[in-house]
Amino acid sequence: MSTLSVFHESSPELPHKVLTHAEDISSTLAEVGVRFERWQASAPIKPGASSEEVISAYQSQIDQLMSERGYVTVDVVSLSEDHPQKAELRAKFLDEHRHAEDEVRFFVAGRGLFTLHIDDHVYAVLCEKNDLISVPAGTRHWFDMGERPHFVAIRLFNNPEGWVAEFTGEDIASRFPRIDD
Ligand SMILES: CSCCC(=O)/C(O)=C/O
Ligand SMILES: [Fe+2]
Ligand code: NI
Repeated sequence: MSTLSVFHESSPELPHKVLTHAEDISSTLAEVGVRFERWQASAPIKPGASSEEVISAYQSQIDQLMSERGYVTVDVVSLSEDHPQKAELRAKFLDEHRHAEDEVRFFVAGRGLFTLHIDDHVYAVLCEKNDLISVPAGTRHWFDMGERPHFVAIRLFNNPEGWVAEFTGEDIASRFPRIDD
């Protein structure tokens, strides 16, 4: 179940709001400029599927997003728990960072935990299959796929180079809950 937990940045042990209805998650995140929508990920894709397979199965949704917002690059992160580099891949996203462009992710299988640091609040968004999230450029955030990753996310970029991150050097991510696996 997709879940949003909202914390004060100084209270990682206790969220002051926990939401599980998609409409509530969307409206709460919209207040801070984050887009969260339920789309239909109806093609049967399994974590570990190739990028080509995923892109071809979801070409119409990708085209829609690209034409709507002018994204120029698409790629796929598709990981299952038997991936030999799962620990390194998990570590890559675990520290607080930001991007110079929106972070647009469409989950077509499995789940992952995005945590957003906006002003003095922290928004932990457990994204699942069917969820589309777009985090505005410049937002501090991190992502946890867990010790046993199991997800497929389509990523869209304005930047022809694809994924580029600037790490903040802060250790806030280590104080907040990771994905429960
Ligand atoms: C869910 S896709 C992999 C994570 C990612 O691209 C990112 O930027 C996390 O912050
Ligand atoms: Fe990111
Ligand atoms: Ni608050």
